[in-house]
Amino acid sequence: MLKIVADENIPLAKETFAALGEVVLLPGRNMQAADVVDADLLVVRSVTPVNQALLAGSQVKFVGTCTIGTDHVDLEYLDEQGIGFSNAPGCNAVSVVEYVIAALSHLWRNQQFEFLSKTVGIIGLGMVGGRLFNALQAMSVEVMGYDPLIDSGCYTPMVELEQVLACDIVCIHAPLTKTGPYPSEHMLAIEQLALLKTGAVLINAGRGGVIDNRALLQLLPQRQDLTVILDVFEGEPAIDLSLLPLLTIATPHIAGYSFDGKVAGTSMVYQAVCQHFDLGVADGGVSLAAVSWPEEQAECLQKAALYEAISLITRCFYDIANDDKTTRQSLTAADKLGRADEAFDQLRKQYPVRRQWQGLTLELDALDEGEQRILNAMLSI
Ligand SMILES: NC(=O)c1ccc[n+]([C@@H]2O[C@H](COP(=O)([O-])OP(=O)(O)OC[C@H]3O[C@@H](n4cnc5c(N)ncnc54)[C@H](O)[C@@H]3O)[C@@H](O)[C@H]2O)c1
Ligand SMILES: O=C(O)[C@H](O)[C@H](O)COP(=O)(O)O
Repeated sequence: MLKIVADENIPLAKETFAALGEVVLLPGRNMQAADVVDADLLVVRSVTPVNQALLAGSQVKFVGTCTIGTDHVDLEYLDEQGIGFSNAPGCNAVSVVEYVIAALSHLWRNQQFEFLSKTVGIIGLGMVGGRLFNALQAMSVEVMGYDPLIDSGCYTPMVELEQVLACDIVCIHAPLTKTGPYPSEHMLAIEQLALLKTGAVLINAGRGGVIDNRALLQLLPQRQDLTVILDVFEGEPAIDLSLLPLLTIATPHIAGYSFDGKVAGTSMVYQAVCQHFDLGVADGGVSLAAVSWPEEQAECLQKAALYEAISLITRCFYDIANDDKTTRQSLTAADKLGRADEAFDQLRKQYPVRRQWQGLTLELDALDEGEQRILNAMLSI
């Protein structure tokens, strides 16, 4: 039997890992060396720095993070110590792509921004960025990507960073890296931000530190033509709140927070653990019921033209305006008490169940063949 210490915010952690031993759930943000000293297995999310300070002297043999990102884990240290590791590659990639589409659809509804006829530049073409690239291309949007670390034949066209920054919409999906041939930290500093074209939309749902947030704060008052949407911030949870009024949409690092994406993360790490300890019980998968379109809204959707249909679907499954409103209200109120960082974490901890629309099938009477194809592409992200 293993002793498993897991972040209390991992959905179904107890139910899933109980098959392997004793599960102790703890708040991830404050996990200390004493909490993990006699654990065999540590299961975290992105808010726990996993490094020598946490693990030295412990008997931890495997670390799993139920996230895509790994910038909170000292992988070199784990390797040196012979501690096994797994993240959950792609677990919430669909959710992040849906976040981007929901954000663009929100801009159509509020600013008549016809995103389907714009150019989109994607920075980082991995599980998230690559999926977004394919989805948008299938929706007939002109897309280009920048990713110096993958084969230039993977996506067409792949261009230089400057060309991506000259697009109407720029989406960041690179991990946060500080070393290597192309470190991404502050990849968008003041010089790069200055390259954004007039009226551009900038979306960061990767990691906060890929954009120099101070540079953004410096630039935005002079560039009111820009629409900036941030899901991720430097210094989370203690983010610079003076950015909020300058942003069109602000959300507390929840782009990947579909219930489907979170549960997939738990399940992927469970399976990696079973493989690592050679337990042969990789049956920890949870399958969620398929989503369907609510009957009471069917008539309205059938009559909708393309942008309206996209807007109805995105708002039904994920109304990004609600997250933006709650984030601003909660952080502003908590700031008056000097507790905005706690509020940031609470917003994430108490995040409501959000289901992905991926897999929904809808044939709409009001759409012609081309429009129906675009809708199908959006539904099958
Ligand atoms: N906001 C959220 O809720 C959320 C959810 C999931 C993932 N993320 C973040 O998004 C990142 C990307 O996720 P993913 O699943 O696509 O990861 P991935 O590892 O599959 O892909 C990352 C891609 O970025 C590329 N890349 C690395 N450095 C780069 C650079 N300097 N310039 C351009 N491209 C670069 C890599 O070559 C790779 O193709 C994660 O690392 C994570 O930090 C955020
Ligand atoms: O890297 C990821 O998978 C995402 O950023 C993920 O949604 C982070 O969520 P957290 O671990 O902070 O709860």
